[in-house]
Amino acid sequence: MIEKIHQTLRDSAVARWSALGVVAFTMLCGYFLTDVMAPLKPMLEAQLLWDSTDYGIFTSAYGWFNVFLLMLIFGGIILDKMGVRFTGLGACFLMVIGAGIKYYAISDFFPLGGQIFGINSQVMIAGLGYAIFGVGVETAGITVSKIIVKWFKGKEMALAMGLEMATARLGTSLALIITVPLADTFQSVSAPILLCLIMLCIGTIAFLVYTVMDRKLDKSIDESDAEPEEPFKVKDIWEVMANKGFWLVALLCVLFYSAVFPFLKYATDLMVNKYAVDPKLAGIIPGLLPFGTIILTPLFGNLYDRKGKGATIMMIGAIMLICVHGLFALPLLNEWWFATLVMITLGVAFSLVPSAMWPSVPKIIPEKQLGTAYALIFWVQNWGLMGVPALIGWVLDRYCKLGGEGQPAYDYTLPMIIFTSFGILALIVAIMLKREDKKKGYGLELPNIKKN
Ligand SMILES: C[C@H](NC(=O)[C@@H](N)CCCCN)C(=O)O
Repeated sequence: MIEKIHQTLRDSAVARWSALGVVAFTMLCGYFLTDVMAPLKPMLEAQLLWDSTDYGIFTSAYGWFNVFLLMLIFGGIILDKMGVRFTGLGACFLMVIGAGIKYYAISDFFPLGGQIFGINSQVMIAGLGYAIFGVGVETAGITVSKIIVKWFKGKEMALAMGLEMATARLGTSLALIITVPLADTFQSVSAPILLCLIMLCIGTIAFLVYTVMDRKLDKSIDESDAEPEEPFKVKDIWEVMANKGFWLVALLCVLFYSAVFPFLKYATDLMVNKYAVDPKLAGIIPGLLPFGTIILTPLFGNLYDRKGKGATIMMIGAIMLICVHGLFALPLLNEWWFATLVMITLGVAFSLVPSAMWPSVPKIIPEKQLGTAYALIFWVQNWGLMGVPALIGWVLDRYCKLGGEGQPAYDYTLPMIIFTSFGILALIVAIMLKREDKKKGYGLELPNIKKN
């Protein structure tokens, strides 16, 4: 008897990689705007008279609505209930609206001199735009994760997630590299934000193209023998939250990312204060980090797809994180080349953990609850992304000021011990996750590609 094999669009390699390319481009545009203001800090201070507190308020705005108004969690529920097309497009519109408000606030059209709640009104309006954008880009992130699972489950899922993260980090690198030259060329601090706004509009058009592909995929699934997916119910949220494996991933995520993204916000200052690097060149060393991850994340994703060992990869990443921050904390080899080597090692750790962590979630959580699960993980992570930079800033001011004439301004030992502690806790959670995997049989140590 000849068995009839019903294929869906996801079985076409061209179709699934094209779909990935389109949504990854949308994320690149999102990450570009996320980090575009970081290199502009000195210009904001010189031209718009912001101070560091203004910059801090603006930067923390990214998490305001996600964390306090639970917008990320609502985004996840909407994703599971309404699907990727509706949620993804909604997220793109939020990114465009947020970027538009932010551009208006920074542009010459904005009337200077006002105050809202005692804070510079320009900072508050730019922050409002960034907060709306933050909801959009984080919701887009969970939507794209679900899209990748939809197209790549049982295939090259970790490689696809790795390539998507690599493309998105290209947006971060772009922000770090071209922002200042662009602002200089146009003699305007708002010029790079206008470019981001234009790119986000193109990213939204790209996502519109994706919705056509997604419709075709759904049609091909309907025509195949594939079992229909059960609809999402609100009680699914409690099911996700009752899963110990889910909490271990969420904890690992917040601990690991708290030791990387917030560290990057202080890494340039660390280079100046501990390694005596020229302030004009100090950004180059941390700038190496996203570049390294662009190559390594897909490479490790491919390894996980073919050989498995997801839980082990996360443990190795956590061990490397401890070594890196430990080396930055120790009074040892205060030379730029040593700092560069250690930063490159951090790049390897920052490729290992995400390449295994995100593709492990669908092994723990059923597909119909994935949007909610990713949203809850991002929500837990956003607390760290918001709180840790503030904690480190406070520790620096309170305990680490050196302040003598001609001396470095801060001793970074204590902040680096804090970052090392996050690494130690991340390792403990990674070990617990490996144990839980053995007990529950999630398959974290197994390859993602199923052999036919
Ligand atoms: C996939 C993952 N994304 C996130 O963790 C986002 N919640 C935060 C993105 C922050 C962008 N500067 C990742 O990028 O590894």
